[in-house]
Amino acid sequence: MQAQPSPDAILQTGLAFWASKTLLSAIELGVFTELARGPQALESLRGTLGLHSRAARDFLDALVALGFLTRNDGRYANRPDTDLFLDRGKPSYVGGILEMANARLYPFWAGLTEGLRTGLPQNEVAHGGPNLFDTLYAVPARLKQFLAAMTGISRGANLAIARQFPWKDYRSFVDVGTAQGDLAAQIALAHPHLHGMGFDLPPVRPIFEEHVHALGVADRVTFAPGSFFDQALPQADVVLMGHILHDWDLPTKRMLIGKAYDALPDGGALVVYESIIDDERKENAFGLLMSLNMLIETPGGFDYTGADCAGWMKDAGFRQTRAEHLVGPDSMVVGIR
Ligand SMILES: C[S@@+](CC[C@H](N)C(=O)[O-])C[C@H]1O[C@@H](n2cnc3c(N)ncnc32)[C@H](O)[C@@H]1O
Repeated sequence: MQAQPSPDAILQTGLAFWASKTLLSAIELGVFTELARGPQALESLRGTLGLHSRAARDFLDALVALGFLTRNDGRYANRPDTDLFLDRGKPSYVGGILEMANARLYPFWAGLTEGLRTGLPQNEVAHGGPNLFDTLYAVPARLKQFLAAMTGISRGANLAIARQFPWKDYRSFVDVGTAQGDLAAQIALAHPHLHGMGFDLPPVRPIFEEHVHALGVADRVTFAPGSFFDQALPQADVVLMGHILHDWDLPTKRMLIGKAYDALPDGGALVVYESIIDDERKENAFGLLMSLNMLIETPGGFDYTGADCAGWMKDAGFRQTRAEHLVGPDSMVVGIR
């Protein structure tokens, strides 16, 4: 028998921004960082966070009901996952992407309907300003926030690539558009025989170097400054591109895959990863929504399927390709030259 139609899913998704913004504001206010110091009663927590008395109890109890805090004997505490991943004082903090979502994406997504009608970005560059990266990089705090956000969104996939890819067959790698260098650092941590480079725009250098130093791999992971529009990519056995191709239009995607091909020896590998859409374009909702996020953020960027990417790689001369799931919505497409 067919299930009766129900409005539940419609209403849940339609109002999902209530829960989303509640979590984002909690991160902005430092709720989880404060509670990482120990459980607190309502009045004390309200005072530390600077909340109005009208809203504090509902806000904190909503976080309990949403599963991000506990409350026992009137004292609020982090859950194990929020304590590990949302305390700014811990190296495992992944809130960077959510800080950026709160500060930028949340307001910009209000322009989605306009973007769908016009095909134009809805962020800082909405009306013909410089590209996303020039805009982000003009303000040092914004640059750092963005690069930390990348580590937040990429850490799970970075660990999976370090684990899953046959690194024993290779000696060197370059991570193109490396941001803080987390992928390069995780690969180097897991495979002491490898040397790697992080290639990115020059302003990224100090933030990259701080990160790889903190992770203890600065002796084997170095920074290569440059722009992939102006120069060839550094030569290496493996070229990695995480969340790079989706930023750009198709001719630029093909240009980047071509430059990766030129940087590799015969038998070398290009590893492209992001929230690759399933070939049927029916299942990976996150990948499809990410593509809409590229509409909001860029003039020509879009996400794509594994089959799309394999086709571009073949056109560039790669002789073999394969797609492999990593974690959650993320997959990698590997091309062998
Ligand atoms: C969306 S982030 C991806 C970061 C990281 N690979 C990850 O997956 O977490 C895109 C990266 O590309 C870099 N980038 C943008 N334009 C570039 C250019 N012309 N040359 C080199 N890197 C560039 C940015 O600085 C940024 O670090």
